[in-house]
Amino acid sequence: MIHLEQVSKSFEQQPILHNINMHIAPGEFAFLQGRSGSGKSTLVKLLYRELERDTGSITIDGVSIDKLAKYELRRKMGVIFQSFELLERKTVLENIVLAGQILGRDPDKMEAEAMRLLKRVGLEEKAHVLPTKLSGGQQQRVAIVRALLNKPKIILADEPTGNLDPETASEVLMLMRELREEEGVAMLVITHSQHLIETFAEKSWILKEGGVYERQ
Ligand SMILES: Nc1ncnc2c1ncn2[C@@H]1O[C@H](COP(=O)(O)OP(=O)(O)OP(=O)(O)O)[C@@H](O)[C@H]1O
Repeated sequence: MIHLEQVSKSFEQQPILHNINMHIAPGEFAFLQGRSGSGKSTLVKLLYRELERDTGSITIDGVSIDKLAKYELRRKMGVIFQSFELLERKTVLENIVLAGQILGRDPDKMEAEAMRLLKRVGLEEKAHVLPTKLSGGQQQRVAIVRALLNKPKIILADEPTGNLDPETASEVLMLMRELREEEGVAMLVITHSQHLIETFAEKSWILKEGGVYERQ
């Protein structure tokens, strides 16, 4: 489904990623590990074109991501961040629905879909609450729902459990694993946690000195 071939990226002549090859299959639960500064976030940003690569190709279902308008790409890829990135002055439901509004979807349908997903993650009763009133684990569940709203092919999760205690981190990943099956979505999770990789990964890579190595 997602193919990276010979992808490279430098910042100010400093190579960060060098000839990266990766493949993520539909519905796969894949992990990426690497030391701080190894280029994990950079790689994720290349996938959703927050940054442009220098060389190489990235395709989704055989189509180069360069051929897709940004809104089309955002429909295919949901993103989750360590810091949740929820708007503080919008309610939980508004935060979620906004993700679809930006892509021009029907507000009523989106609201129904958002409520279905909120119910699924156990937060139906928090729909009209501000995110600042929620715990970190709850906020991340809201961010997961927001990422799922547009029925993406893949969710890119950049340290989704970085701000959570180990138990909550495991719960969030368990939920993500269940949702990828129910919703038919692949996930690429960045984490520093060896424990989480050993527990959850179906496929994992380590990023080191600009290269990516698949763990067997
Ligand atoms: N926009 C940018 N301009 C210049 N250098 C950058 C830029 N973004 C990242 N870098 C550099 O690229 C390297 C990789 O950064 P990146 O954020 O991808 O690492 P990371 O593996 O995600 O790190 P962490 O685990 O700390 O989040 C770092 O040395 C960083 O300083």
